[in-house]
Amino acid sequence: AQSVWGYDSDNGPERWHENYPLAKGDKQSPIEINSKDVQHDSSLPAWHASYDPGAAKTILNNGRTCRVVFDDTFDRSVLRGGPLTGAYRLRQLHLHWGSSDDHGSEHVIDGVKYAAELHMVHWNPKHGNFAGALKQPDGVAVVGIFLKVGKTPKPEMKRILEEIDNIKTKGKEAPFQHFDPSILFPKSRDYWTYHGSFTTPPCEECITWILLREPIEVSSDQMAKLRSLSKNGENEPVNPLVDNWRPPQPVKGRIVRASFK
Ligand SMILES: COc1ccc([C@H]2OC(=S)NC2=O)c(OC)c1
Ligand SMILES: [Zn+2]
Repeated sequence: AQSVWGYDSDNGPERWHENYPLAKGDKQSPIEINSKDVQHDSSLPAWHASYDPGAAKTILNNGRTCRVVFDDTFDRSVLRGGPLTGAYRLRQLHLHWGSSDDHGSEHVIDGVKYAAELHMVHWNPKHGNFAGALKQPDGVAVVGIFLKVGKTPKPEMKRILEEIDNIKTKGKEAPFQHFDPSILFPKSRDYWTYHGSFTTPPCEECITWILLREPIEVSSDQMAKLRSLSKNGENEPVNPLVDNWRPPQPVKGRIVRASFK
């Protein structure tokens, strides 16, 4: 059977296009952001998240990341403003991380790779459902938050990391309720925005990215906790879940705007 896509040499980002042709598109993510090429847009409004903690449902290890899913059956937890028109519903959040603290993020900022990158995935209900939104250029909005290893770790990450022990292997799921993901936001609302894609197959180019400039801090122990997740299922040989990041893709002339100078 064809090997399912992943992040290893035989099924990794360089080969995704063999089964997922969109992976070679002109609006792929992530990208490297060079401040010198960014256009400051003073007309860019602030973005606003209004999340209902009661919408959080479960946390899951799907063998590729650890993700928290939310009830998105109505406008319960929404993202508005910034480059967006209308309210986008929060569907899930997940992370990408490295095998060591010096890399792991998908977007790279002026050559800097962060230890991890957290994605909050929202979709535009004007397209009926998530599957319909994937086919539209304004279908999905992802808030990206960089995680940096530092001395004053953000206590709000603890809640997610405390659950790791219950979802060590692929397919493990645990209840994850009464959680407002906006506690993960850094102080500053400064952001870059550009049009791109999902960073995993099928790599649909339906995403308006809102990348926060200010990273949140985590401890090296917290990163080690994330790296203790396994790709394998229970009773299978241990295969650490690390380096689940796609490298930067060609910018192809796209404009990256900044909400800040
Ligand atoms: C809710 O559905 C999703 C969520 C995330 C992705 C990937 O794209 C980005 S961004 N991060 C990823 O891991 C996705 O890809 C098809 C589908
Ligand atoms: Zn992601």
